[in-house]
Amino acid sequence: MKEFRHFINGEYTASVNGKTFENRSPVDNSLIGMVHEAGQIEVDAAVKAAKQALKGPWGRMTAAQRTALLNKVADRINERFDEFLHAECLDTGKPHSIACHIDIPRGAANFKAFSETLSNHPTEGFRLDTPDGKGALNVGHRTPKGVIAVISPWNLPLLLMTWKVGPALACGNTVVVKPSEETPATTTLLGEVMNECGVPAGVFNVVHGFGPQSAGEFLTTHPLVDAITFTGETRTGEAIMKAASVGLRNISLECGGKNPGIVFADCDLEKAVEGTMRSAFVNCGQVCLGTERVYVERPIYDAFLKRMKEEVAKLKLGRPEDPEANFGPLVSLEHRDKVISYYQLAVEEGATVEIGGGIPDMGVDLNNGAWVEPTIWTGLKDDARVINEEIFGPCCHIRPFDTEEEVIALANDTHYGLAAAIWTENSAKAVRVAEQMETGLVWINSWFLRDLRTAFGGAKQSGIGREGGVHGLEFYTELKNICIKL
Ligand SMILES: NC(=O)C1=CN([C@@H]2O[C@H](COP(=O)(O)OP(=O)(O)OC[C@H]3O[C@@H](n4cnc5c(N)ncnc54)[C@H](O)[C@@H]3O)[C@@H](O)[C@H]2O)C=CC1
Ligand SMILES: O=C(O)/C=C/C=C(\O)C(=O)O
Repeated sequence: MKEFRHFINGEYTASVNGKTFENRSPVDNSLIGMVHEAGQIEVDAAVKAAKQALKGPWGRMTAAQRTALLNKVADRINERFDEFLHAECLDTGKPHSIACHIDIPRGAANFKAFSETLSNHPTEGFRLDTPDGKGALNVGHRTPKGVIAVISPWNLPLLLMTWKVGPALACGNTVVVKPSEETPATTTLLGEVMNECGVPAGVFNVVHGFGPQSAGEFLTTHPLVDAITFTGETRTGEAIMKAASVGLRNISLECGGKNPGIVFADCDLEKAVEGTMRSAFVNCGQVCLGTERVYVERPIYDAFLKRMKEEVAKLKLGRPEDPEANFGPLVSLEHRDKVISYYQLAVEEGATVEIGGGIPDMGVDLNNGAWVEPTIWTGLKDDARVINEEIFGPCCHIRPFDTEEEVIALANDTHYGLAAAIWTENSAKAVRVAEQMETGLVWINSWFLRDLRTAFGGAKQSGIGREGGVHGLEFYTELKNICIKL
């Protein structure tokens, strides 16, 4: 039986109280292994190890030495690619064909991108005139913030965890990671890589467990944690914000979305269909940037809907290792209950189910897994809950629109503000509409096309702060002004 232990101060450790919980496969509900659940004792040990490591060899390294070490970590993940791939797909059920293009390469790249960007970033400097005529120089000096708590979700486990750990370490911090209880495997495996690469003990720590009254809460309320970075649900973000208010700790929150896709009649129809298919259905719709509301200009509405239905019908559900499969199960039976409750609600709210809408028959071997059908609805009113609440499943609602003003108002009519996708061959219109989106991110004629040097984050209830490229500096470092009187 596989065991997932904490990784504290460079060593794998069990919980003192012996508490464990099950890790089950979403593919068929079989038992993958047992996960140790951290209590206050393990969280305290991990945070103290991280604090101590700031004063050890890690704290004395130059930026160039840290960069070299993090490059080694990236290379080692790539050398152990198949192990990471297998672990990620076992936990999430996602197809190898997707994880080998998105999750694992990005999981490694996150360790390279930031150390390069951050170490090449100039510091600010101002010359001040003084009455004696000699002047003064002001120089911005950045130091690591300290111990960073990383609370990561289950949808892109390695990618989203290293998206935070990469810049945190590049800036010289130490981390304690609490991966999602659903997906402990790749974060645990990363501990081995850290040791193999010679990352000093205590720099990277992992504690397993749940959120409230478990490892998540113990970590975010720990007084020695200097800052908290989180990706997940908006309500959890609020709880973490409350925890961080004690001691005025910094937070970076990347939360939910109810993202619009806007398809103008002058788009390249096939490009728009292909992009919207990916944005609604890749990773079984479990991407915070995913499109759950699609608005299509009336002249092409019927043609677009027809093409989307044809493409959904072609999606191939199957086990992760099936080379033909491009659609896996949801992450857990619990999450499937949530998604299915929205499938039922859509019907109650008056939707026309254009395709899907239920649980597929996957055969005796897989029917215990968390499978759902990819689903398209039409005909819902704009105030329907299905149109306004994040579902985080493989589904979208498609609605026609008539004018640019109308679609901008519809797209912005949400508490969320993470991402939008716009499809049109008229670039002036595309930019005009993009500038009016109340979101942190807009893609024009693309979706999830990522340049890691750019700002990433959400407006409104989709989050607080921006990470990515040099934007991470604001969160992961403390900026001190040094004034030198000449
Ligand atoms: N990337 C995203 O934007 C994600 C959004 N979600 C959304 O959230 C919904 C619920 O999924 P969950 O896994 O329950 O998300 P969640 O937001 O509850 O969990 C994310 C992480 O936060 C931790 N956590 C939960 N409560 C906490 C607390 N009080 N203090 C500290 N840590 C805490 C969890 O253990 C996990 O590691 C999904 O249905 C989906 O709508 C879920 C995962 C990722
Ligand atoms: O590319 C990224 O860094 C992130 C992508 C996806 C999410 O943040 C998410 O689904 O939460």
